[in-house]
Amino acid sequence: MYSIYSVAVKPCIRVSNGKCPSRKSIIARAEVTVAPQHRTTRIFPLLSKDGIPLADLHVQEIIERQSQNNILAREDPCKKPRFHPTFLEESYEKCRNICAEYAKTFYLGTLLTTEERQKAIWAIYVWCRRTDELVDGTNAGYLSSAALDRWKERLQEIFDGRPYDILDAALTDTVFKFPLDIKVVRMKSCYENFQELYLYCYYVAGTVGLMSVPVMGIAPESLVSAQSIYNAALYLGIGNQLTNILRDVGEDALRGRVYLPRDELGQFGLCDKDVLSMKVTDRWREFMKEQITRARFYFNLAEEGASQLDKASRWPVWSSLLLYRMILDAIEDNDYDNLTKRAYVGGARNFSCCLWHIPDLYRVARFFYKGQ
Ligand SMILES: CC(C)=CCC/C(C)=C/CC/C(C)=C/CC/C(C)=C/COP(=O)(O)OP(=O)(O)O
Repeated sequence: MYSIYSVAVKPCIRVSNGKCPSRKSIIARAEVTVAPQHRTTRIFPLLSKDGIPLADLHVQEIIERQSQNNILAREDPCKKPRFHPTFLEESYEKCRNICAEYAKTFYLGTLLTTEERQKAIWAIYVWCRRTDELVDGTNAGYLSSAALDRWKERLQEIFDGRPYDILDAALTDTVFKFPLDIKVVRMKSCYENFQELYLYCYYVAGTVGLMSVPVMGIAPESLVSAQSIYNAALYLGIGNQLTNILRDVGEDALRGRVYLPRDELGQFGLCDKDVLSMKVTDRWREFMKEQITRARFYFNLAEEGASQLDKASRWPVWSSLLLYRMILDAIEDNDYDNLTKRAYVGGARNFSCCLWHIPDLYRVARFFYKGQ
């Protein structure tokens, strides 16, 4: 019923000579086209590289289509918004606190990147979270179209260098530093199938991934296409959101919310009511196993792109991947009892989960010691 947001990102596209075109020439809007329904009896019709719905997002097409967009105004130093440094510092500090409070795992990853990047990512996250809260939070049912219009106006004001409040100030500063463009869209939020759920994940988390790429930066020596790197960032967002959904099933059920694909629940003889009743059954376990497999699938895809990021941005991303994978392990470890308690319990369990991720740990450690 509600809406989330979508982003337009102006990526550094790698062209055939391996060089990035100038910032001026490229802007991409990450819009979504929903693919026609696949008729199939398989549990995960989309669980293959060729079948993933992202193929329908045509990221490259989007990048190219929007490449003509003109954001020169933002590159004009005269138009750069001026803030009192203390005010801006306070604004970013507030964004940091919100990110640390509401996106704990994500926040840990941001701590490992450079100061300028982490601030930008916090500002982006906060705006996304506020939009999400507005359109999908507890009071979303009362959201009038006038209020949504006002929110859109405020977004425009951010891009015009006139932030409405202190939190908007950080994003205003960020969009003048990094090639980002963002828009608010409305979409429904009941998930009959994975495609609908994917779309939701795309809006709430995939977009954060897409927006993060220009901030994280692509390695100058990278030879792979910009599209594949953007895709990887998108997959990290999708995997993260799927993981959060699986981790928080019980919490969401207490709020009367089910973020699981109904048709897949049905294939295991389950329905929303079973989820809301919060009973861990064999059917539930089998259902969860499949869902976890799918989240891991997205993380594996994301990992391929992480190595193509700017050196300084790789290990925060690898570390985040490690943390997200540990959450999935913890759900398994808890015998899929995420219906009655939070599976991710921290402490010793997490440490033991770490041991299953030696390759990730090795990469992070190697980067830490050798810078590569
Ligand atoms: C892989 C490549 C090429 C780039 C990575 C680019 C980045 C930084 C992508 C981040 C994508 C991502 C993980 C988005 C999710 C943001 C989000 C909605 C986080 C929610 O926060 P959590 O920290 O998971 O929440 P909890 O506090 O509930 O754990």
